[in-house]
Amino acid sequence: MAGRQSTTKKVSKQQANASSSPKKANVSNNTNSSAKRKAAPLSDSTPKRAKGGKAASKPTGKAGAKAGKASANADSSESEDDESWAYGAVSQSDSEGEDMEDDFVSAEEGSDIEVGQLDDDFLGDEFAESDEEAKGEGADMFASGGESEDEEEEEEEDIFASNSEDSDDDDMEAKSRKLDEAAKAQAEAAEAELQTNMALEDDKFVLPGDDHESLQSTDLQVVLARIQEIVRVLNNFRDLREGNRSRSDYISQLLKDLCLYYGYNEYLMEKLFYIFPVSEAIEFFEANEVPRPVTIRTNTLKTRRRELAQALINRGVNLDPIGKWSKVGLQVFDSPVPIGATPEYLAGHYMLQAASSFLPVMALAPQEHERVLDMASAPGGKSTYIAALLKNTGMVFANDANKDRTKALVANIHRLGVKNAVVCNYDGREFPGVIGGFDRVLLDAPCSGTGVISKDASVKTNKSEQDFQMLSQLQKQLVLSAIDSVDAGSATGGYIVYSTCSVVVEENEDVVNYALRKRPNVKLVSTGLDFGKEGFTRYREKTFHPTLSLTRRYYPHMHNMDGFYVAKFKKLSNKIPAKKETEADADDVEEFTPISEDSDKSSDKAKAKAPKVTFNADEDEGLIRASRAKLLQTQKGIKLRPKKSSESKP
Ligand SMILES: C[S@@+](CC[C@H](N)C(=O)[O-])C[C@H]1O[C@@H](n2cnc3c(N)ncnc32)[C@H](O)[C@@H]1O
Repeated sequence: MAGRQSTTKKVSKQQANASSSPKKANVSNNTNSSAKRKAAPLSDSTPKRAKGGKAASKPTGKAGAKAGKASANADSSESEDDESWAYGAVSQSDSEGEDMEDDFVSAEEGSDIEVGQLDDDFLGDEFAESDEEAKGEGADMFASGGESEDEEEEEEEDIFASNSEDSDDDDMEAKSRKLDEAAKAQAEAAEAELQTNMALEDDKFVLPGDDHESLQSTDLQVVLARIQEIVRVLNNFRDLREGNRSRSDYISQLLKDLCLYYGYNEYLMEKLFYIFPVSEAIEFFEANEVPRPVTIRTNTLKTRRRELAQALINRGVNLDPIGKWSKVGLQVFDSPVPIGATPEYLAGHYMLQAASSFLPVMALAPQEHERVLDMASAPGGKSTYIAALLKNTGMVFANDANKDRTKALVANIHRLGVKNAVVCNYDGREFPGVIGGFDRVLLDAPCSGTGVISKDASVKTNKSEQDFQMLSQLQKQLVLSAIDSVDAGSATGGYIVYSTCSVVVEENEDVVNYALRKRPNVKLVSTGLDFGKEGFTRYREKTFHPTLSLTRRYYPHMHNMDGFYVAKFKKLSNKIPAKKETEADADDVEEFTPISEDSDKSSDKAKAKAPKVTFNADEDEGLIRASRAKLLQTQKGIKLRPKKSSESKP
């Protein structure tokens, strides 16, 4: 079905996808460089064809500026999707309040703009889950809009029934091809020009010596040209190497040049470089130079995606579904109004949320009536998503160690109409001492933020070896607490999801592997996410448990979303099997809230340190009843008769 969309919308998307001269020339020596400039989907599993430039764009160059405009609109007020622990969150409501009047004026003006129609992408597919257990959960999860899938799809089909003209699309496709060709020609011409700067001898690149003046050169064109040549040599080392130069000679020069060109410190550059093959590493660094698409999550506690999309389109917002993998996400290409201050936003119909940040919650797959702990939750992007999937039943414990950040968390909880949340302010490592026995726990851990460099370039230079060591230690302590806070006997759950917005192995596979060793009462299971790269089972000198392949990595250059990592554990028993005396591990960290290796043999001291505080349904029922009675009496003057003991549950 062809979309009969407004020209305004299409042209804008075409622009968003078109590539023009990027801020820095494309360094990748990959022959795919022109393909790279084409629209990239928001995941690798849904290679959405560029339909009149409508596919989720990877905004580069001019497109980047456009997306940048949209993200500037979002960023000006956004606090909810601040992924890194280090970034202070500003309460949205504070900054937005001042802008509100203007925003309403522009929203009014927006009604003059030609109104687009929702297209068939909004129909979406069922989210494909890969393991049996996840299938059931996933199905429930996507029924969360409060209406059956069939009914919703039928209604959406009605909306799209009038879309029947193809010609616009064809026209746009031709224009799109022309733009791509022009961009390719431009890039080739630029590359040819650069070749003239190269020190080539019979097609052999001569690596500069230590005293070579270009080593000191800060001329980015020279540095860029050298990067390209070194990558070319490394990709065909046998034929192109110079004399007896070793691979490490080239790599060491390349790392220096990459630091200079992209502005990273040497320590981080090396850490990131070795995660990828050479050409891919450069694609990763390039992708960090362009903003990610602005994305929002429909709050299904208040509306449905179809209705939200129509309301925003009516204001002139240019958007599309995020991809087939999400039924609640929308990608915003362009907006005449600040997307963080529309009436729909203020009414809590959506959350500004990065696409990657949907993933851990989808993996967690909370079920109605469950008790869920979000251990590091501020400013609440994931907690409020969990609450929506629970349909405001059960309970979400939204905890964060940073009291200031809990203000934004509380604001978001109120705005989105979440009624089943308890906000708390503990060091996550104190759990389960605070309370345990949860059905599921999400640990979206504090991390270095190496996956969100496009949002915060300061990460390039402000992370030292010591920071990574401290973070890894904290993450290891937190993940053990998260595991210990789950009840393996939960009838519906018993799951823990660990996630970070970092791509560094020490904060991801290392932490998960550590948890598997320290807690043999858990195993890794499929995340249920149908795209993403497998986690490492080997990395440089390290070998991890083979099941680490069940974990998932997300990259900006590959999935057009922030760098992210997701692992899902299933807790098999509440008892931790005793560890052999001889096992002393090099990466052991002191457990913050030590609990006994075998809870039956626990010492009194350990018990005192980690008191078992879990849920007691009967006790809770009594308290809830008493609190309701009190509320009725104070608000409506109704006095309930006390429950007779025979009526209470045995
Ligand atoms: C990646 S952010 C969480 C983002 C959040 N999950 C969301 O979706 O909006 C990590 C959070 O961890 C919190 N944090 C840092 N150390 C912590 C600790 N020891 N215990 C609990 N929270 C901690 C930080 O304050 C920060 O808010």
